[in-house]
Amino acid sequence: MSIGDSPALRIRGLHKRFGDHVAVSGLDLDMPRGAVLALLGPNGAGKTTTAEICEGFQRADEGEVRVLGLDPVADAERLRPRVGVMPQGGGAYPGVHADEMLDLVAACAADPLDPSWLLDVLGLSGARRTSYKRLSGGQQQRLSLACALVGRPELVFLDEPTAGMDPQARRLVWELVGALRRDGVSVLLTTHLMDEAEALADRVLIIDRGRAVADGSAGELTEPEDGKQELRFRSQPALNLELLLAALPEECQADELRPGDYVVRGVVDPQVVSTVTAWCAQHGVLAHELRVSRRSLEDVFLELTGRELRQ
Ligand SMILES: Nc1ncnc2c1ncn2[C@@H]1O[C@H](COP(=O)(O)OP(=O)(O)OP(=O)(O)O)[C@@H](O)[C@H]1O
Repeated sequence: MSIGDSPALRIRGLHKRFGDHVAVSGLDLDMPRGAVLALLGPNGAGKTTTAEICEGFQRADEGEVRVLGLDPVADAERLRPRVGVMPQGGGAYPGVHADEMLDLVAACAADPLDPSWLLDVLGLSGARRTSYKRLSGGQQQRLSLACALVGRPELVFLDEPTAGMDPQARRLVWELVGALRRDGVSVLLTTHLMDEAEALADRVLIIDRGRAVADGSAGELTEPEDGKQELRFRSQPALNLELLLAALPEECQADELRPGDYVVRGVVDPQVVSTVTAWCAQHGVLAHELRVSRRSLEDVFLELTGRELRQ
């Protein structure tokens, strides 16, 4: 395979330790050209470490990493003009003005986008003469995204790109990622937002404790197992679910996920729906937002990575 045909990313058996702490443990990852891949995982799962190894900012202890067919450390010079990076939390010299920073990055690219057009697209025209430290958190994020995109990269790393952004800015970033995909740019996105992964990514890789625990499209990952679906509804908190369970087929489960938020899991056929609504009527319970659906990506994520808080 020539370098031109090579995938955006190919990782085999990646290991990375910090002292005694294992951050990445035997990770494999394949990302074709033009794909948007979301890396999901709890805090400390190894997402940023993996991305930084691909970006050439950290060295792997073991394993093979190929970025656009090249080695991110040995071929760093060749990769730099082809790859855009939006790091977690951004970062810049505090006194630099927004336009100076973007101009500086643009000057390093062979065929940059017009920086003032990009500032405009990202809603930063009014802040072009504002120093980095005086930009709001969301504006700093947008400037960081502009810096990642100004060189017309073939592959972009976006580490929690919408963290701390207001809904308008988040929507703008989503639209931009959609535009990148339409232009055939490959995007590796790390995020904690399930709706972001579902909306943007062709593929989702869930990692936990440095290992891949699931890989597929959001649709594949949330596919009901053995025809099992969920019936969800909202009502007053603390319904007596023992009574509801007694009316349902034995293999069904019923849980209160959050106060007043109920789920019945199992083979949810028309009979089960009718039993639940009849039970509600009998007990004077008004069920709101009753719907039969597949598991959400968040459910799959919590099933795979557990519900306990990570240290
Ligand atoms: N430079 C470092 N020195 C020591 N430990 C580190 C370093 N960088 C990361 N780690 C540790 O490696 C593990 C993986 O960190 P990483 O930042 O890759 O996780 P993450 O999945 O990106 O987490 P988050 O969602 O919180 O950003 C964590 O336990 C972290 O504390």
